[in-house]
Parts: sequence; structure tokens; C-alpha cells
Amino acid sequence: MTSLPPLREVIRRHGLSASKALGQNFLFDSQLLDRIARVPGDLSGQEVFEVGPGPGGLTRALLGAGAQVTAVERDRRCIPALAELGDAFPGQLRVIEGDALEVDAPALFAGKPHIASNLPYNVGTALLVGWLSADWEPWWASLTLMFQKEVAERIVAAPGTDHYGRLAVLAQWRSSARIAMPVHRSAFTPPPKVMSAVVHIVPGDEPPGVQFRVLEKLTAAAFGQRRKMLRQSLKGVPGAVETAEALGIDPTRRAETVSVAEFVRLARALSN
Ligand SMILES: C[S@@+](CC[C@H](N)C(=O)[O-])C[C@H]1O[C@@H](n2cnc3c(N)ncnc32)[C@H](O)[C@@H]1O
Repeated sequence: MTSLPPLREVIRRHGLSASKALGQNFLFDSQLLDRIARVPGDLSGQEVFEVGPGPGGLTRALLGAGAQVTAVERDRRCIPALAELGDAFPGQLRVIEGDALEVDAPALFAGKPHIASNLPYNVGTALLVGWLSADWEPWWASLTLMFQKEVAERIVAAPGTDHYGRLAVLAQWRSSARIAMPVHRSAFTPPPKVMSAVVHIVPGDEPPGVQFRVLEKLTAAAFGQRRKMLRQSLKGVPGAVETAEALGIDPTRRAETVSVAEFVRLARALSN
């Protein structure tokens, strides 16, 4: 590998002033970036899908770890900077200029890539929900994603906590999700208003006999009126209240007290 210029110099040389509309908050600390790149485990020879490489801070760390990186970036100003990075790691980096919400990502890979991204906040949750809603076993091997701390807490939340809701059930019913590391707002340029955290999600076995759309319907209804008792909030899902009762899930409970396993049992009983 040839030696690379500091990221701040790359930004200056390519005129990459951060765009708020594109959710651009860049990371320059190479130690932090290396720590993030280690979260998925040994990436040597592994395929990685990165959304929003920007000037390429995380991309460098992923390439340095030996990954084969495919990166989708919407901001065309970043493409020449990324091309230089590709020259420094011959044959390891493929850059696609485009919108990650529209790219057919699974079609880009022969195997199962790890997904790693310092996500643009405005599209982060939509991308996560898309990846978690994939046909199972999913097309990706793991997710290592930066979120605003509050979103990260919603992803890993346990029942009985304020953050527990649809996103927690979606992220936990057939995957395990944990906060790999908190990241201080001052690590970013420009610093966002809020703190961040890297979340690590690993897919697990899908519980048998559960239709995803039934689970979705249940959690949408239950958390749509999260302060109401289940006997009220689940009224719109045919058979749900009676089935909950039959399964020993007391319909006077509120959604936020119902565990992921209980939602799964209820969804299984209502799936056909
Ligand atoms: C938070 S910045 C992260 C930049 C860089 N990876 C880093 O860590 O310093 C988010 C990046 O996502 C890009 N981006 C925003 N929306 C996008 C989209 N819909 N598809 C692909 N990239 C997008 C932005 O241009 C920006 O480069």
C-alpha cells in the first residue's frame, strides 16, 4: 500500500465541505476508524458493503483490514477522492455512485458481505429496516452501523424500557443486536448535536412457523398505542386478543412489557 494523505488534506484538496442535506459528518480519527472496522471480526478477504464512504475514512480502515469493499456514495464530489483510495489498494475497492436506497445491493455480491457504515442519519433507519426485513437467511453476514445514540438504544432496547418498541423487536426476533461502542459527538466533523453509537447486528435462526408480516402487524398495532392495554391496542388484529389470552399473555399488559419471545409466540399462533 502506498502512504495515504491525511483525511483532512483529502477533504481540502477535493473541496468536500460537509453537506447537511446529505447527512455528512465525517470521521478522521484513524484509531477510532480501525476500532469500528474490527467490530465485524477478521475482514481479511471478506466482502464488505459500505454505504456513504464520503472522503473514505472508514473505507481506508476496512481496506487496511484486508476487505474487498463495495461502496455506494451519492455525493459525486467524493468520487475522485475514493478513486485515489482505490489506487492505493489495488483490486480491493469498487465505488458505485448512486443512492443506497435505490441500489440493488444483494445483486452486487457473489457471497454474503458484511455491511459497515457511518450512516447518513436521514436514511439510516430506512436502510436498517430494509436490511432486517430481507428474506432469511439474509444476504448479508453482519451489520456494523453508526447511529444517533437514541436510535442505537431503540435497536438494542429490552422490554420494560422507554426505548423498547417496533425497532427492537425487528432487530432482535431473528438477530442479536448490541451496542459495540459509544462515539462522542466531537469525533465528527462537523460535530452533530447528539451522541452516536456503533451497533453490531448478527443474524440468527428465524423462529419456525412465524410469518414476518403477521409479526409486523402485531407490533405496529401494539406499539401504535403503546400506553394502552393489549386488549385495546390489538383489537384491530383479528383473533389477537383471544390468542394472547390463550397463550398466557395477559391482555391487560401494555406492549412495552411484552418480550420479543412473546411477540414471536403470538405471531406464530396467528400465522397460517
Ligand atoms: C455520516 S457521512 C459518513 C462519511 C464517511 N463514511 C465517514 O465516516 O467519515 C454519510 C455519507 O453518506 C452519503 N450519503 C448520504 N445519503 C446517501 C444515500 N442515500 N446513498 C448513498 N450515500 C449517501 C453522504 O454523502 C456521506 O458521504
